[in-house]
Amino acid sequence: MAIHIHPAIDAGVQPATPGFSGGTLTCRCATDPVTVRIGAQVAHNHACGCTKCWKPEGALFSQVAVVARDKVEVLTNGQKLKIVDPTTTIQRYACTGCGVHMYGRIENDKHAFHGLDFVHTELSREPGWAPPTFAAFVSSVIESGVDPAQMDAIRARLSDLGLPTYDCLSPPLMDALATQAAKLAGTLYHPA
Ligand SMILES: N[C@@H](CCC(=O)N[C@@H](CS)C(=O)NCC(=O)O)C(=O)O
Ligand SMILES: [Zn+2]
Ligand SMILES: [Zn+2]
Repeated sequence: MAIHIHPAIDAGVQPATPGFSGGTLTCRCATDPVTVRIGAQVAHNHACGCTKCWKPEGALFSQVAVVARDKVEVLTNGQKLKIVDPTTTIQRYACTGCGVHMYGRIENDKHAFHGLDFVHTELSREPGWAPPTFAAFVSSVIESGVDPAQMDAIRARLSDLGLPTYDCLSPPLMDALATQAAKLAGTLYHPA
């Protein structure tokens, strides 16, 4: 069985272009598309297997990265955007015409990732974006209906593509979440 991780990943990923400074995301509407300007290179690009992140048709994974929220600007047809689920930590703004998620935003200013928006760089035609470097929430694809017996093959394919697999986030991102939790709890390590 062919494993389709994601159309922008299946043939192998391209390195980032040094000095790349952003591009424009466009939704899939044939007329009056939503466009969003991203005014910087992205970070922590990855494949996400969770059920919440937007995936193109036929893809097992989403491809999602972060960028500072002040670098995200809706250019056209913002009236078509609607938050998919206002109760989730990441509020995902989807186009009501085509369903594509244009950006996700965290409004909780206590969250470790507050100030970062989540974006799908494949919605831009510009080459040069930082490529995905890991796969997150891999086990979660089972929640989208994937046969659990396929997981070894899916993890092997991700590894072949050079993407280490995690069932939550990557170690640096998990460390950032735990550091913020420790700060809020008053238990963050500090030298005596
Ligand atoms: N197993 C769950 C995991 C969902 C989840 O926790 N997704 C991560 C990665 S995007 C997250 O940070 N979610 C926060 C949110 O969706 O607001 C699912 O697949 O629905
Ligand atoms: Zn659209
Ligand atoms: Zn996700």
